[in-house]
Amino acid sequence: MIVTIDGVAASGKSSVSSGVARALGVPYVSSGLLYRAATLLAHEAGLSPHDPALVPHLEAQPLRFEPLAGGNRLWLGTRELTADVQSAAVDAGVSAVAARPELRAWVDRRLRALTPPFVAEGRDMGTAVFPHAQAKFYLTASARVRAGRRAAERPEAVDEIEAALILRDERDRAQSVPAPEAHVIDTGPLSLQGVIDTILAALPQGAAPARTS
Ligand SMILES: Nc1ncnc2c1ncn2[C@@H]1O[C@H](COP(=O)(O)OP(=O)(O)OP(=O)(O)O)[C@@H](O)[C@H]1O
Ligand SMILES: Nc1ccn([C@H]2C[C@H](O)[C@@H](COP(=O)(O)O)O2)c(=O)n1
Repeated sequence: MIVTIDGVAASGKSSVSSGVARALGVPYVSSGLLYRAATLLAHEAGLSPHDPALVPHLEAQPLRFEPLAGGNRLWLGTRELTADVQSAAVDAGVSAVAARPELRAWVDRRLRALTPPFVAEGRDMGTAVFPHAQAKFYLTASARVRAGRRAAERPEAVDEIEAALILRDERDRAQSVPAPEAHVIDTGPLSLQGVIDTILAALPQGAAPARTS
């Protein structure tokens, strides 16, 4: 079974996917983390997103991706990259990397090599990468709501975060389209657990965990 959870930046994809994956007892897979890793490694190697040497460079790196239900982790050999790829600098550069078809193909190859069951989150999991997924969801919320949530975990001011989110939404628009059959959820009025419960309740029979009450 594959469940896809796509959505706009900071709409809650990772937190919600982790909660759904834990309830189902399966891993979740953050595709954004791979685009972030590519961005950080390109920057550290002094390669632009357009450089034809970038994909061969990435292929040569000892990059290891741990898609755990509790949270995805990323390693370069023994160096953990998980926190490094969540910086404002990576946020600012990642859309240019994600716009490159050869980089998208590099990420998609790594994702399709994973063995189901899992919950996959990102922008195009339900459309391009796993079009045959059994259940598809798409998360939204206003930029202000998303910025407010992010401000609780980052040092930047809420206005600055909101402006950066609006810019990233615009740059990611091409690949951030809900699948026609996706359940679209406005997370604005919902708690994190409320979103998780909405998704669990909408899963096809057999995929959802047994209800106790
Ligand atoms: N429904 C919700 N109610 C309140 N807070 C939420 C909700 N959903 C997510 N959050 C909080 O919003 C923040 C952003 O969530 P998260 O990192 O899961 O989003 P994301 O879509 O994966 O982000 P990104 O696109 O940057 O990877 C986190 O602090 C998370 O706890
Ligand atoms: N399937 C995906 C996942 C991510 N991206 C791009 C767009 C985002 O700006 C960036 C980081 O993702 P996030 O951590 O915010 O989920 O990666 C994409 O194009 N396709």
